[in-house]
Amino acid sequence: MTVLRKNLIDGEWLGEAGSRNINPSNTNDVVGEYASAGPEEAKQAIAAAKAAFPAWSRSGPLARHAVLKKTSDEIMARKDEIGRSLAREEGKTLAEGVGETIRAAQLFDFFAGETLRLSGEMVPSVRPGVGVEMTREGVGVVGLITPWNFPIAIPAWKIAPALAYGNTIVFKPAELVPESAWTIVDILHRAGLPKGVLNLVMGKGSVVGQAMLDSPDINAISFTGSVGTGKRVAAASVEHMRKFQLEMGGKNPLVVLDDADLGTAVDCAVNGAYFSTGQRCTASSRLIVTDGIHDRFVDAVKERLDKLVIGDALDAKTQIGPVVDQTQLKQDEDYIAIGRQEGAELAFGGDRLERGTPGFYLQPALFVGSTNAMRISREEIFGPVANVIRVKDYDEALSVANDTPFGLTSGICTTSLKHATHFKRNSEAGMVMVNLPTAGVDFHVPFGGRKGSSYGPREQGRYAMEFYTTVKTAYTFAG
Ligand SMILES: NC(=O)C1=CN([C@@H]2O[C@H](COP(=O)(O)OP(=O)(O)OC[C@H]3O[C@@H](n4cnc5c(N)ncnc54)[C@H](OP(=O)(O)O)[C@@H]3O)[C@@H](O)[C@H]2O)C=CC1
Ligand SMILES: O=C(O)CCC(=O)C(=O)O
Repeated sequence: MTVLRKNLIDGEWLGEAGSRNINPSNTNDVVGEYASAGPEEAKQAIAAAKAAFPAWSRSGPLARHAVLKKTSDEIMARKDEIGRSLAREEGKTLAEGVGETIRAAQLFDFFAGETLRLSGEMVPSVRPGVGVEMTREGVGVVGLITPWNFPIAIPAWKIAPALAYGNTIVFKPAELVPESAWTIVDILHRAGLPKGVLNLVMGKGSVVGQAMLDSPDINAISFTGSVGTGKRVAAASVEHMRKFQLEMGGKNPLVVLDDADLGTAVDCAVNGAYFSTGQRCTASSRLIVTDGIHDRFVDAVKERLDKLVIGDALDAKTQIGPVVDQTQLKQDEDYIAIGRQEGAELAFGGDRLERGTPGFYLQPALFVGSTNAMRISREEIFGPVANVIRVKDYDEALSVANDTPFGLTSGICTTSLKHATHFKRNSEAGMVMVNLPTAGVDFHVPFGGRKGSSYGPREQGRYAMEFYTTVKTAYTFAG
């Protein structure tokens, strides 16, 4: 029997059954039933967050620290159970689900610490006898709109700093993955958050998300998802003169040079392009490889792909789980067809796979003979699909790597200090990796990109303060 998970509005669990959550590894498995908020519930949640802001923004660091630390501790204590449920609803593997859950616990722990490190500055004014204080305050009601591909880590890296810096929240998770979102809110609620400080509105983006965008009472919106929706968030936010932060797509390059260690390069490519079923905005979807290592690299990647275990996310042996749903699967297959039509050669995979259960299984696909002008090189596919672009040398590799509308992550595999150093300086990406996969980042340092990938201040680490606070400059004449 499935339990109905409700929305949390002004400290009360409310709502009737509206949507069902389906396991992408086995579409006969219903993970749960969830309330679906509409515009009215969104309005109530925003009003509750607005009413709760004055008291929460003045609560001391200890009150905030207590809630965040308790939340971190409970998530960590329940990591296997929550990680399994995450794998069941999103389709990433058990190891990835548990790893992401641990990351969420670490994020809450980090921002619990931040509550005790809040600081300001005091300087003498240019006018004698006057003092100037610079402090940071919470922005107000923040709207958090999250995607399906990191069902617990992305909510955690938005909710934890929002609370730590004294904001109140209206949180809208992706409809595909409500269980992880509900779990994190339930833990925070029981950890002692005052009513109205955190409100959960599960429901359709086009309905409840749009109601958030249209509200004059949301002071800031942090969004992660597609470029199209990101642009809507931006336009609506400008209309309401509110702060906004966007984390969108990527078309991340992994450069492999002739002098790379082949094993390292293959590890980076396979992990970066295909783990989490390629459903990461940080995925290495363009593999830019110099002439001298190209054939050995392609053969070794194909060999590794052939050995990968693709199957039910809840089977501990699985290394690549299913695609998240039918819509994403169709997008992946459409791009595989587009790549072939464009003249790239499908060197491995790309077929639907049958497993013991009805699920969205797709064999990882590797294209060779592609150019950077092809659509498969320019548009985010968001699945287990990557293409190799052959180049003659480092200079051409760098130029191809930077020739993209996106700029989230980039990577280089090389044993040359000169090339690694030059690439770190000249790559037009927000995050650059040397001899590491482009995906899989630390929780305590800034996350974000350039160009069409991101907009606004960075997320995570101490840099998160920039978005979730506003600066006040106060002058005092003491006589
Ligand atoms: N950068 C990243 O990390 C991600 C990138 N993507 C990219 O986006 C593509 C499509 O994925 P998709 O899930 O449709 O992405 P969306 O941008 O539609 O979804 C992201 C979030 O925005 C919400 N949303 C949708 N429409 C609106 C709206 N009008 N107003 C406010 N909020 C809204 C969604 O709600 P709901 O889903 O509940 O309707 C979800 O919570 C993927 O194939 C991939 O290329 C997707 C996810 C993450
Ligand atoms: O690669 C990571 O660790 C994070 C990726 C991410 O945030 C995303 O895909 O949305």
